[in-house]
Amino acid sequence: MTALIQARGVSKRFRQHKRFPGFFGALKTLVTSEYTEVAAVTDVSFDVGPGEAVGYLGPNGAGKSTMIKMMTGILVPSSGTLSVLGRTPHEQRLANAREIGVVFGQRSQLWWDLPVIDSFTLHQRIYDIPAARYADNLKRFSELLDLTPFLDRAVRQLSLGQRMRAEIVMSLLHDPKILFLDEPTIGLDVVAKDAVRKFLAEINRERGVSIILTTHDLQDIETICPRLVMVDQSKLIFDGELGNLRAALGSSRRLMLEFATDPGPLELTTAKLTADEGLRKHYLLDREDVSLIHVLGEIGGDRGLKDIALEEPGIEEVIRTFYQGRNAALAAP
Ligand SMILES: Nc1ncnc2c1ncn2[C@@H]1O[C@H](COP(=O)(O)OP(=O)(O)OP(=O)(O)O)[C@@H](O)[C@H]1O
Repeated sequence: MTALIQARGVSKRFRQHKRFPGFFGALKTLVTSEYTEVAAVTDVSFDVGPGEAVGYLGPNGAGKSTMIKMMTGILVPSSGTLSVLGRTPHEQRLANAREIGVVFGQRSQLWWDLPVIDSFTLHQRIYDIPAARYADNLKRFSELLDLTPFLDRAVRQLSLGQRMRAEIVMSLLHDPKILFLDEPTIGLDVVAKDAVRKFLAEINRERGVSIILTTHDLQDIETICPRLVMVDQSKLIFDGELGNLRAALGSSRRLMLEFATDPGPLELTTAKLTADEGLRKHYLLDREDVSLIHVLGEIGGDRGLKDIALEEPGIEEVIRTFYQGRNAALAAP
C-alpha cells in the first residue's frame, strides 16, 4: 500500500518573543531580543494510506492543529520530512490544495456576505471542477447533508450547524483524495453532530476519501475513525486501532446480573463484585482469560438468574485510562 501521507521525524518549534511581567517588564520586552521556544510537534512519524480514516487525538496544546497545518502546507516543519500525495506540502501548496480538502471548525472558508451557493460556484471556478462533476457532487452532498433549504442564504445568516455542513460540502466538491478536519463538530448540537459524522463515514466508505480528523469529541472517532494517532506534549504516544488500545490496557468489561430473588452478596472468583443493588449485581471482568461462560458456570443454574448485560468500556473510558496511566508513569519518581 502506497502511503498518501508520510511523516518522518517531523518537528515544529515556534519562536516567541520573551515577555517580562509588569510595567518595567513591558519596557524590557520592547528593548530586548530574547526568545523562548515552544515545541509544538516533536519527532512525529506515521503513514496514512488510501481510504484510511485516522483520528488525531490529544489534550489541549498537544500539537494537533500544528500537525494539520503542516500537512496542508500552511506551516513549514522545523525539521523532519513530510510528504502528502508525493509532494512537500508547503513547497507545492497550490498543487497540494487541488487534491486535498480542509475544514477548520473554528474558521470559515465560505464567503461571509455571499449566499452559500455563490461560494460553491467560486470554488468550482478556482478548482476548475468540470461542470457535470460539480453538479453531481453538489446534488449528492446537498441531499446527504440537507443543504438545499439554505443554499441561497448568506453565510452570515446561517446557524453554526448549517455553516459547518456547508463548509464540509465545499471541501469535497473538487473530489479531494484526503480530507483534513480540525474539530469539525465543535459547538454543534447532537443532531447536527450525528449528521456530520454519518456523512463523513459514508464519504470515507463510498468514495475512499482518506480522512484525518482532530477532535475532542470521542464519539466522532468512534463513528468515523478505526485508527487512532495519539499525541501528548508534542510527541506521538500511540498509533493503532482502538481495539489494540483496549487490549493493551487489559480487559475491563462490566457485567450486570439480574436475579428473580436476591441471592445475597454473591462474591465470585471469576469477576469482581463492584455494586450490589439486591436483585441487580454489578461486576468487573478484568481478566482476559475469563469469559462470560466461566462466570455463569461459577454461578450455577439454580440461582434464578433473569437477565445479563455485558459492556465493553466506552471510548471515553479507554482514552481516559490511557492518558491517566501515562501521566501516572511520568509522575513516578
Ligand atoms: N503561531 C504560534 N506561535 C507560538 N506558539 C504556537 C503557535 N501555534 C501554536 N503554538 C503553541 O504550540 C503548541 C501546540 O499548539 P496546537 O494549536 O497545535 O495544539 P492543539 O493540540 O491543536 O490544541 P487544542 O486541542 O487546544 O486545539 C501550544 O503550546 C501552542 O501554544
